[in-house]
Amino acid sequence: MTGTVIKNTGSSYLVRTESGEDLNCKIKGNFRLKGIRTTNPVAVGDHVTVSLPDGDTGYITAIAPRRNYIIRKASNLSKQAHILAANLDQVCLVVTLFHPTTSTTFIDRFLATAEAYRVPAVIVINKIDLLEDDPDAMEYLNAASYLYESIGYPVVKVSAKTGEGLETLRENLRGKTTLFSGNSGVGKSTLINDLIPGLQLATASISSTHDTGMHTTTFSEMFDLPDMDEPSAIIDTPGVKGFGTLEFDRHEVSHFFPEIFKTGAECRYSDCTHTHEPGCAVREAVDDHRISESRYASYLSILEDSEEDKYRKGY
Ligand SMILES: Nc1nc2c(ncn2[C@@H]2O[C@H](COP(=O)(O)OP(=O)(O)OP(=O)(O)O)[C@@H](O)[C@H]2O)c(=O)[nH]1
Ligand SMILES: [Zn+2]
Repeated sequence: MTGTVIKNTGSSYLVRTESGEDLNCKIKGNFRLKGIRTTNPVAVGDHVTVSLPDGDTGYITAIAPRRNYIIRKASNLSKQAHILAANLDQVCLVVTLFHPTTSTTFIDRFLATAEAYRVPAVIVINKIDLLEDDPDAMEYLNAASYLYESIGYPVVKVSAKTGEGLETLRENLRGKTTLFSGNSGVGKSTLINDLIPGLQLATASISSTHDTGMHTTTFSEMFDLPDMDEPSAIIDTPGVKGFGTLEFDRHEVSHFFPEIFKTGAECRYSDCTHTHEPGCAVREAVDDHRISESRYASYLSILEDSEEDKYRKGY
């Protein structure tokens, strides 16, 4: 039989079969990705074939080719990677403008990484209830949404606390499998609990009143969204802030900033890095406010990292 991996606990996998049954499974065979050493050969979102020889534990015997997958380095020092999820329709970055402030550099790095993986990204701005009485904050909120929407990223403004915007968010999730990501404290767990009543993921407000040493798992898990007219699911990645840093090739960085890439076609030199070259259409667009200064700053910071990588590697 076939099914979808909905949870990965390290030693075993939970597979939801086509008949809707959840089966605990182990792996049979070698499914390592070629060229990358991964800690988990099978990932949440994988479509798998399962055999059930003794009626209790299932064995994953085959994985269908992945449409896409997102990996994260297991640690900075190790060469091992962890597959966070496979077969995604989109990724959703939950951010807050205040309490805490998600930096534009973080947002732009996340978006660039999503571009590199060719997975569409949606930005969810949470905690808008905190901004309502503050005109300056509202202005900043509107400017931020306008900026990212004009580049082509959908922006959904929500309050997990009051429920404002949740219907619009559900619309954006309909019929899709969406990976949720976000810095600690932005309200990702609260939001997921709102979307899936009864789930009760641990949130900061719960864990602080209970056992503070509570262990939060770092494994991804897929949940079906209830009351949707098409199958829709989200993948929670606890403890995962971004996707980790991809090692961008410096010539490729601009490919992952859609507006910079587009404008870069008009630069005098085809290999323009948009840093110092004469006749650079990108720098001109930044000066004219057609490209945002914060986006350009994020581009430069990723470019700088890729130069450092180059230096470290010694070529
Ligand atoms: N005012 C307000 N507070 C919120 C909102 N959403 C979440 N919070 C609060 O923000 C805090 C963090 O929420 P969590 O859901 O635990 O945040 P998280 O992103 O899951 O953080 P981690 O569990 O650390 O990954 C909690 O105290 C929530 O009650 C919101 O829309 N408005
Ligand atoms: Zn240029």
